[in-house]
Amino acid sequence: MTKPKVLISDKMDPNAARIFEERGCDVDVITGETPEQLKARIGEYDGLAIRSSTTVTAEILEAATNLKVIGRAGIGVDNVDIPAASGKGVVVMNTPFGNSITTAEHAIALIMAVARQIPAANARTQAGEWPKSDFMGVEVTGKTLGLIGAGNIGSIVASRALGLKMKVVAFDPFLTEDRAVEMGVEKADLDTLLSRADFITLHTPLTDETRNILSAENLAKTKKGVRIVNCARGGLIDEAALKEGLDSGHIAGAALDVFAKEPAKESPLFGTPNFICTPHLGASTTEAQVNVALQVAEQMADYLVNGGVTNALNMPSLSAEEAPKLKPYMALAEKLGSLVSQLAHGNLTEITIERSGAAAELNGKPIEGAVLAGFMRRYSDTVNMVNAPYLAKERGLQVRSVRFEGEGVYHTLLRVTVATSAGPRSVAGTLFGENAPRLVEIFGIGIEADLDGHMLYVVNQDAPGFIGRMGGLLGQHDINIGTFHLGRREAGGEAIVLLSVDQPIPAEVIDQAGKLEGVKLVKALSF
Ligand SMILES: NC(=O)c1ccc[n+]([C@@H]2O[C@H](COP(=O)([O-])OP(=O)(O)OC[C@H]3O[C@@H](n4cnc5c(N)ncnc54)[C@H](O)[C@@H]3O)[C@@H](O)[C@H]2O)c1
Ligand SMILES: O=C(O)CC[C@@H](O)C(=O)O
Repeated sequence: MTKPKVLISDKMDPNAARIFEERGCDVDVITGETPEQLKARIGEYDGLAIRSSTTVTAEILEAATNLKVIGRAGIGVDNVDIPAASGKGVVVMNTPFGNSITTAEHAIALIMAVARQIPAANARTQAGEWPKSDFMGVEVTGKTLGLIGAGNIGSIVASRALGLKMKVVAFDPFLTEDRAVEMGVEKADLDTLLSRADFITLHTPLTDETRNILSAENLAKTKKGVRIVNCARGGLIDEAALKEGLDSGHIAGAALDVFAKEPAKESPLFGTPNFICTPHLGASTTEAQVNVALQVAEQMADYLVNGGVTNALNMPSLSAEEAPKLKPYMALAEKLGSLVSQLAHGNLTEITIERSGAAAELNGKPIEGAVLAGFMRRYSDTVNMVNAPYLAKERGLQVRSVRFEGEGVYHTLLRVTVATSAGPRSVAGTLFGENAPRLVEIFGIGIEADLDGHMLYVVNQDAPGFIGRMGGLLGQHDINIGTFHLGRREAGGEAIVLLSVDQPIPAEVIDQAGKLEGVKLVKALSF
């Protein structure tokens, strides 16, 4: 049997290559190539092991004719086009915990560095200036740390900050009161955090909701003299607004490990007094790099040699017998979880997964994992069907699984309900034929649709002329409608529309759609 061939395309601890070889793979380590070089080479390989320097685009995946698995030695997978990888049947794995402590420690180091201006003081002292009177710092003891994102890294930062005698106020939509008490932090909404924090540290993935979470508007809500640290992802802070805040003196200091555009070889922030930066070093310790290298090589080799799946972001872990039966249910479950999470608002702390008819006979665990993965994917890069139930439990999300043996209108049905402050919200779906996932209900209104790609959800008053107005608006913007589905409670009452389009809908078109006559709500969805 020919050995699987793996390419390590980013600098990685040598333990990775050793493990690949020991587990029966051939391995090449070729780093620093251009995308064109990688594209020319990738066709030879079954596995690609990366850190953050390699970007795996749809174009590279197109050329990856033998590729079976991409392994990210680290957490963030924003440098991998996961939908394109899934489309090509390539499993994408990461190592969700191997560098969490290291990154949390870097955030703490930057908090201390920015409190005492250590880099500037060091540079000027070594230049022979002895500038003692220019560097008056602040203590962190007794100060309030605003934690945006209280997942793996955020919770470690919180524990270290508490050890430094800081008070910690946390904002995270998945943080429950119980988990906050367990962590020793105070749960807050974003505005409260912004108005109270002396230091703010970010620990969320970069998503549509977190992009520019520290926008000019939100930075203006911070306390004068705030100090800001970002060791998560560039793009969470508006860098131009940060620069203005530092220049005006409203922001007393900032430290970035990550930039919107990397490598950041130039930035208006460079040279700004009280600005510190590091070149995406959050995960760069010997310990973390050994952890993630060993883990990624073990996981990838296990998949390539034995077919075992661990920490995959786009594939469930399943036994060989169950897999074919469960596959269409998993797809339906993930889409329903994603839909309800995109549509329901507020602090979502309880989710119920019902299986009726044929679905009640199946193993509920993978279906539950798939619903939870779809539900939480919007909030975390690291969630997958394997770790979603664990993460849900850790974060205090109440998960109920219910089975009804009898058949209703449909021979098989999954229903996902979340508790919100406005009451329960549920969506349901079935399989058409043996394996075509199909939505059949949103919030009590019957509607049949495929949940796929880019979609628009509209709530409107059922009245003549609406379809023409909506079609006209999208047509004016050259947006092609693929499918159009309607549902309503009763004639002339509240109606919903789900339509699929061929490309993402720009924000201004969503705004204009929201102003059309009869429209109550418009939301862009993606699957
Ligand atoms: N600088 C580095 O080298 C480095 C190293 C490791 C990880 N990271 C990055 O750090 C980030 C956090 O990693 P993690 O392992 O803690 O991830 P995680 O998934 O465990 O935690 C992320 C948390 O962010 C929360 N969140 C999501 N959307 C939010 C929102 N709109 N507002 C507030 N909170 C929100 C989630 O609920 C979750 O609790 C990731 O972006 C990761 O890529 C950077
Ligand atoms: O590999 C690195 O150095 C950075 C990793 C980090 O950004 C991550 O998301 O794990």
